[in-house]
Amino acid sequence: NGMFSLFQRIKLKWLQYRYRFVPWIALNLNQRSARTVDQGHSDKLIADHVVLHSILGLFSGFHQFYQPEQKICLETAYKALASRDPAKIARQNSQATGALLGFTVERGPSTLPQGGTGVFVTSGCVPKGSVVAFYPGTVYYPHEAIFFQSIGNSFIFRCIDGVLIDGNDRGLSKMIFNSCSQRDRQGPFNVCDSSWLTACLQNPLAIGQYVNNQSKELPANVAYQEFSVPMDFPFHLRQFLPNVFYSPHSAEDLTQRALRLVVLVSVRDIRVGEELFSTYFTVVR
Ligand SMILES: C[S@@+](CC[C@H](N)C(=O)[O-])C[C@H]1O[C@@H](n2cnc3c(N)ncnc32)[C@H](O)[C@@H]1O
Repeated sequence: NGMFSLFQRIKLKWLQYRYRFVPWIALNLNQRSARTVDQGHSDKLIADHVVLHSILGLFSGFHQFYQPEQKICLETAYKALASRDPAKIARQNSQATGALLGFTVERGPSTLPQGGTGVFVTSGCVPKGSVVAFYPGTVYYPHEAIFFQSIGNSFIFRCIDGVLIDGNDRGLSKMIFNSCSQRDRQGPFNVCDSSWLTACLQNPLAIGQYVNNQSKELPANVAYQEFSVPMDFPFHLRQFLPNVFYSPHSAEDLTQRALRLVVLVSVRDIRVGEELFSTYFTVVR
């Protein structure tokens, strides 16, 4: 019947849909110049091992301010968790980022009219091919229900294989991230970072969801790169990963499902004061 074929047509359109953000955002933006990527070519600007090396270096830098909690007794770990000062951690980790990477990024009013909040290089210089930011959020498989979270939500990022990441730091999306993060916590040890939902960021690079789309005058200086967290990623550094699975995992999943990360990588050197722009419309050929 008519209803069924309409549904089939919508489904087909959705399966063919190749842009980075979900369609209702595409409708909002006037300039939709796309970046094209060849199929099979996984859209990588830098090699996976370079991303991993960069993340490990950064997170180890954050971690030097803590005790290696997994080696201390549970009681001490719970006490440490209860007495954490989020504002102090945010300050220290921001300094650590500057010292380790040679630059810092922060949010601020976009240089674009009606651009809302954007992301800027606030100190140092970003060399081409660096991990500049993370796209935080809840990770949904293509078959999982995201309808209510997606209403009026301009922060849903679409991976090449249809996995969605909800990077909205408000409302229902925020509640869902927090509850998934609590669900996955291993006693006193967090296995992801939910501080991007607050004013005190533990991982100061977890603001990639605020990067605006490029325009003719201001072409993209960063691009999204998808990354799978290896199974042997150090447990004590997982507390800085700003992503969590929406669905709970079974025991065997823990060893089979690699957490999806999306990082933003600089496509050229970026100087202090510049705003970051990406391409919302990456098309996979
Ligand atoms: C992922 S959010 C980016 C953060 C957003 N600027 C904010 O303040 O919440 C996507 C939304 O940002 C706005 N945006 C992004 N790029 C833009 C551009 N080039 N011009 C105007 N608005 C833009 C649009 O409203 C879009 O729906």
